[in-house]
Amino acid sequence: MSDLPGIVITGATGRMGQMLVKTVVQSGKARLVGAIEREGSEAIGQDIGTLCGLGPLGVLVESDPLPSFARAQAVIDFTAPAATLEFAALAAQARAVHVIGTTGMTEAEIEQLAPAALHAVIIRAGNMSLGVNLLTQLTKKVAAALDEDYDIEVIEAHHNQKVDAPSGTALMLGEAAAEGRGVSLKDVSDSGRDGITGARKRGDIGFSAIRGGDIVGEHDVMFAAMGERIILRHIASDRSVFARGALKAALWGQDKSPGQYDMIDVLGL
Ligand SMILES: NC(=O)c1ccc[n+]([C@@H]2O[C@H](COP(=O)([O-])OP(=O)(O)OC[C@H]3O[C@@H](n4cnc5c(N)ncnc54)[C@H](O)[C@@H]3O)[C@@H](O)[C@H]2O)c1
Ligand SMILES: O=C(O)C1=N[C@H](C(=O)O)CCC1
Repeated sequence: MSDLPGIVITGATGRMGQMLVKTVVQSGKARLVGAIEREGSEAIGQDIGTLCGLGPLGVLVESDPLPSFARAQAVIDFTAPAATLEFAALAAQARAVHVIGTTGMTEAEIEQLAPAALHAVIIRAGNMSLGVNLLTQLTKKVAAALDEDYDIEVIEAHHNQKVDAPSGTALMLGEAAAEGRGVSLKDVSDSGRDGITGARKRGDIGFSAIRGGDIVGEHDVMFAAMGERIILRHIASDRSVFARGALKAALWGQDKSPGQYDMIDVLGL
């Protein structure tokens, strides 16, 4: 048997799940050892390779994560917050690296990951692409260089099936801007403007979300002042950028001590 790390993909038939299956199988750096879907999914019992257009891989979609987690070195999870919390406990029991791409988790849900991180490596990021993680560093730097004469606005656009807003990426960029400014995002965040909102509050960091069609993911960080604007932009045109980042994280985590990490750690940025 190959000694390449065994990887389980949860939410394997989703938009990201299918891209992750292809990325892992075609990488030559890991083995696909499981594909998990929610109970009741029509995919249960079918070969995930066939479902993804790769031809049969001998990996059948299962709803019970336990057997496949037990033979895995990593679990890559782009599903939904409640599912991710369940997978975190089970991945920790199996001492498998848990790569979490799921967004829309509340602060309270994120705190619930702590017990699992005592026993296993958790790598979580609202965006796993190299480009966005680099953009967070640039955002922090620009925000630190400018004062509050520059209004910071994060504008994001995604496909019409996305269920959470602001996007995980927008929140990462907002956190980076707040950190650069030396403030807490909680104190200055302004999202969901509608109606008579009053004038913009100096120092706020604003968020706007567009949802439409098949947009993969686009983010602008705007620094708007009197007479000039600086715009930092990232456009993802293919989900493979997220999947490649997630696979990199799963491999990077193999020799790390239990704890919580992000893509800045993985990419060494
Ligand atoms: N971090 C990143 O780089 C990044 C990139 C893209 C998407 N995402 C996030 O990943 C998540 C999924 O996005 P998507 O576009 O693939 O969504 P999707 O709806 O296409 O796929 C989610 C899949 O998870 C499955 N699922 C839900 N609950 C489950 C459970 N309890 N057990 C097993 N499977 C379950 C669903 O059936 C579905 O197939 C979202 O939170 C999204 O924001 C993150
Ligand atoms: O398609 C999605 O959903 C995406 N989610 C992440 C986010 O919330 O930022 C990353 C981009 C795509």
